[in-house]
Amino acid sequence: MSDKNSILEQLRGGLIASAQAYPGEPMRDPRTMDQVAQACVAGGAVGIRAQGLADLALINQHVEVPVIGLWKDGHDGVFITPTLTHAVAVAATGSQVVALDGTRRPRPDGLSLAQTVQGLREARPEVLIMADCGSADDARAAQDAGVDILGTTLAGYTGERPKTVGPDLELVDEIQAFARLPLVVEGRIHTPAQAAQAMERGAFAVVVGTAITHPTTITSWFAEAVKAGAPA
Ligand SMILES: CC(=O)N[C@H](C=O)[C@@H](O)[C@H](O)[C@H](O)COP(=O)(O)O
Repeated sequence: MSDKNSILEQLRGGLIASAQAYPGEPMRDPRTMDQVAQACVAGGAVGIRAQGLADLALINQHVEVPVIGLWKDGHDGVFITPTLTHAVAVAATGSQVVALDGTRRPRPDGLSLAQTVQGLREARPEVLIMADCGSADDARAAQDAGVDILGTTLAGYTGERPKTVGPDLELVDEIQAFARLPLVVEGRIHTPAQAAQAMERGAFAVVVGTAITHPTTITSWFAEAVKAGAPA
């Protein structure tokens, strides 16, 4: 089995925990994200998804499971590993999978997704490439562009799909109808039941971020529920 196949086999059928803190947040510290990642592995995560070169360098030293690395630059338009330069830098952190924007939108360096994939293959042939897609058309184009893994990461964030409560399972069905590649279901999986549903719909693996690793959001869910339940 090639190294790439063995990475995929490690991820197959499992939970990937995404450990990310956002700019300005108290947990935005590579050591914190590294500890969170290790805690997730202890709980059964078969892979870690994380962002930023410093976080990735540290996490890659300390976890044995495959790491899906990305570099978020900005927050509008194409911001998940937006250019070939970003992708090569992520690969250099030792991450076995590089996640990049897998939409059909213009990229800041003017390269197409296919050119980005080709450039990354030339620079770093050892990494798997995951396309973060926002629609079935994105997924089809990403598959044609030569990526290794499709993800529903950007469903509900690019204007092509509604922002569903919970994962966009309709999109999962649409992509499964033509996908020849592993489909990772990611985005707004907030409960174990939703994670199981995604697997039942044929997901290769699921990524859960917020509901596992973002205490500010989780706390707000509870705070609102408590407030709603309190007698007037
Ligand atoms: C849209 C976007 O920027 N998604 C990011 C991609 O890496 C992360 O902010 C998400 O936390 C991740 O996709 C996991 O999703 P959720 O946190 O909903 O479980």
